[in-house]
Amino acid sequence: MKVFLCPNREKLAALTAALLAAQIRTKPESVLGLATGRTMEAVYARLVLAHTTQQLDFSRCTTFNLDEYAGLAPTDPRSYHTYMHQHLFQHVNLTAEQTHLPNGMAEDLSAEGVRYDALIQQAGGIDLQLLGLGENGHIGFNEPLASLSSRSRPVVLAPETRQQNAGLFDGNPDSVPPRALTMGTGTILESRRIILTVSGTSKARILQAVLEGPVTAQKSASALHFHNNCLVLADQEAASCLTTRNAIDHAMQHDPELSALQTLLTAY
Ligand SMILES: O=P(O)(O)OC[C@H]1O[C@](O)(CO)[C@@H](O)[C@@H]1O
Repeated sequence: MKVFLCPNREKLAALTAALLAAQIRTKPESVLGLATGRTMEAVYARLVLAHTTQQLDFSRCTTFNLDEYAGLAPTDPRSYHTYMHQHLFQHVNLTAEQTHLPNGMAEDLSAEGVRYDALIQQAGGIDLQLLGLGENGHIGFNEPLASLSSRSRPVVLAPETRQQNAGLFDGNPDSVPPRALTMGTGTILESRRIILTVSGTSKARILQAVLEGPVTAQKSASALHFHNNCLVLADQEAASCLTTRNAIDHAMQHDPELSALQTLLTAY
């Protein structure tokens, strides 16, 4: 795992988007794993800008999102289908056939999880998976105590996740669906490359626990330590509880991959 710190949330979004754009330019037929949440809104805004002003071409990409609420139709304004449509899909040259989210309305949610994993495999696996971090340390909706080798499947959302994501549901956690479909932690770890983007003071303590604490099923993000090509991008607020700042700063100066990010960042 490598960690790169950005001066603020704008640069964090710009760098995350620049790395996604570079992936698409290097491999136009990339299979992208996409995430939702507030952190990603600025990332998608940058990608849309790159599409409209720099001809970033999505026409050969395939996308797979991490998760969807159970019982919400794709047209429901609170669904992640709608989120992705509003923030990215409708603004770039991606057709409906190229984009995938789990079907929260599937009659058999377990079978839908199996189908989703099979679709990812058929597409050749995920080249680059983008991740956000839940305040309880989850990635996707892999809540505390879920197996770190789990496959895509239906899950029960933790109370703190329903609280964190209540914004889309009139601020009422009880209105957030109690269940969801998520890509499994094991499925996520099969991605060839992973970027975890973390922003804000509300994530500072959990980021410290994930990066500096043990690998534990209590925090599925900690399983990222087992991935050999995972980059963590954080802004200063999210990094504010890290006790390993010296080591991170040193690596940012001397690791060629991280120094290249520094150079890329100066363009924004
Ligand atoms: O960026 P935010 O709003 O903090 O949300 C991050 C959340 O989004 C998700 O990606 C939604 O699946 C979760 O992993 C995480 O809870």
